[in-house]
Amino acid sequence: MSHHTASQADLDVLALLTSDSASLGPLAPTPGNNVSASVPPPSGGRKKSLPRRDSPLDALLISAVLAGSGPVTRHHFGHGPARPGAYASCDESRPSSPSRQPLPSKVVMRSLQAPRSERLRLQQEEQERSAEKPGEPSTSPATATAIPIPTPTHARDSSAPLAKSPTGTLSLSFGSRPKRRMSIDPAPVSQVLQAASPVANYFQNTTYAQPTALFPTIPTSAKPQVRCMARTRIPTPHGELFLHLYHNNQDNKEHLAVVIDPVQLSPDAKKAAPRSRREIRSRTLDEKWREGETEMERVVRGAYVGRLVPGGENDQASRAPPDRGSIAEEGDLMSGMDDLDVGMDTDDILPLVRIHSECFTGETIGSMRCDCGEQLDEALRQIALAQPLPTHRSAADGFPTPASSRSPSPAAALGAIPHVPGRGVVIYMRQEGRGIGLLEKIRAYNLQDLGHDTVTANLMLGHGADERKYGVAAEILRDLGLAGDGPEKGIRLLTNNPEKVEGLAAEGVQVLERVGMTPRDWKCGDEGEGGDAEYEEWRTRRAGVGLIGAGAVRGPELDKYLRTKVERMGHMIDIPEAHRR
Ligand SMILES: Nc1nc2c(ncn2[C@@H]2O[C@H](COP(=O)(O)OP(=O)(O)OP(=O)(O)O)[C@@H](O)[C@H]2O)c(=O)[nH]1
Repeated sequence: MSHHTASQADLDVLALLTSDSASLGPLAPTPGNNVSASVPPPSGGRKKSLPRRDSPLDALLISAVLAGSGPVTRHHFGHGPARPGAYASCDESRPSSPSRQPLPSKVVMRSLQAPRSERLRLQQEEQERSAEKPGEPSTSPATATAIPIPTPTHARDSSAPLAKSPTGTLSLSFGSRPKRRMSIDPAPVSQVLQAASPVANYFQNTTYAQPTALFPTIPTSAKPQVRCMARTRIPTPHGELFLHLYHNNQDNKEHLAVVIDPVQLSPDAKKAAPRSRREIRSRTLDEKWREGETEMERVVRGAYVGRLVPGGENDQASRAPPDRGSIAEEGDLMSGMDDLDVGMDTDDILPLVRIHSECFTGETIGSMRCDCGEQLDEALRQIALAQPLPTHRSAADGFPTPASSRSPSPAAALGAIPHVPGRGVVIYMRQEGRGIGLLEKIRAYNLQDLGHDTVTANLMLGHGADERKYGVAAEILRDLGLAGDGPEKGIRLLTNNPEKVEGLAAEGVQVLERVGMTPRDWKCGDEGEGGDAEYEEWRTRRAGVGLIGAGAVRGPELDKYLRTKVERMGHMIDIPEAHRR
């Protein structure tokens, strides 16, 4: 049996571990300093007390040190076995931090793409396949492979069932990775929409350019054709309007028509309007799209009559409008208000039309390089304004005076000129930068910053001063019954641009009157109509604001929209008491 001789330090530690003394003074040596010597017995009868943790030497701490935990301190006790430099990485100021791994001398990049030869082979196969199916829209192999567009799983497989939650709502997930789940009403909306959109069949004799094809080959020589894909009611500061979205066979853009026609929405407006007034409706939207189409399909695309009532049966909505063709049928479009004694027995005003070209800078970010935002706002305002029934129309700008305007109306003859609800349309053409596109317009602005004017800048970039065409706009007007070649006589055109008048006339639209647009700032100037309260109001607005109506957006529909965001999408905003249900 080996015999170990304990040092004084060992004895001190032993005494520490077994002592119940609060203060640790030097221990009395035992005779012979022998480890087998009995440890001093606890002082009999004294109450045991734990050593103070703030004493100069802590028994627990020292025992831990001796147990091999290395550099353990009070604050790091229990962090596991200490490794050299375990905390060094916490100190970024230490360049010699041992945890820092030296960078590999050469960074190796690995491509996740297939080898080029493989990709070329796939492209070749793809081309051969599309050549075999001539009916399908062609996509450039370069674009098809270079810009992969992820497709939602439910779009790839429309029959894929939607996951149903225990609460009965449905959730859509995109891709294989489960993302944030959003619930929708448990109606087969995707099926309805799919059934309602067999877009490839719309344009006979031409290859229809699918909006999803990035750079399609478009037969621009074909006669322009349009189809209204959907329509919906939008409340705005200028009243409620109907937004129509159009597809066409000329370009890859979705052009819009903003229809202001209060008689479609309110019996009062209908009563105030002349009896001869026709609703402004899209023929291609209203016509039957396929055998056996359902009422729900028509409602979803907006081919209903009247006004949808949330949560309720709508008598008017369920009645599909008949095809256009005869005036008698046309009258049926108003049949939702048949029982009203409606309309004055007089001629109507001509619809006011603006052909407006897209301007992201002016309309969306309030650019003060142009007045496009203001013009859009002003156009909607003027169209929605109640109009005095015409007593006469001047032949301004050399346009013929319409027969209906030459003789005073009966009411005007009696001295009282009644006002009728305004009506008309803004055709919103996606012809940014007068047709050169936003990229080129941005470049043109830089040239303008060098001192060139807007026309020269266009020319310097190799464009025309104005590259817009009016064939599609004319077809949209025709579809809405406003080209003047049907029961409607023609339009008043809101523009200062003679090319627009000529462009539309060349497409067969009857422009019976031009209505000028004066920039508000010019009207508000010292020499302008300063006394006019309307212009005074605009003058006090902050310059450059391009928002329609240029004021606070409010109303019950906005409240509902915001509440839904909070209640169903988790938006972090408190609903004020007054705006709760
Ligand atoms: N290339 C170019 N386009 C611009 C510039 N400023 C505005 N635009 C574009 O011009 C178009 C505005 O046209 P419209 O609103 O139809 O008006 P207009 O042709 O001037 O004629 P009006 O009917 O009298 O207003 C929009 O597409 C704008 O994006 C510019 O400096 N350069």
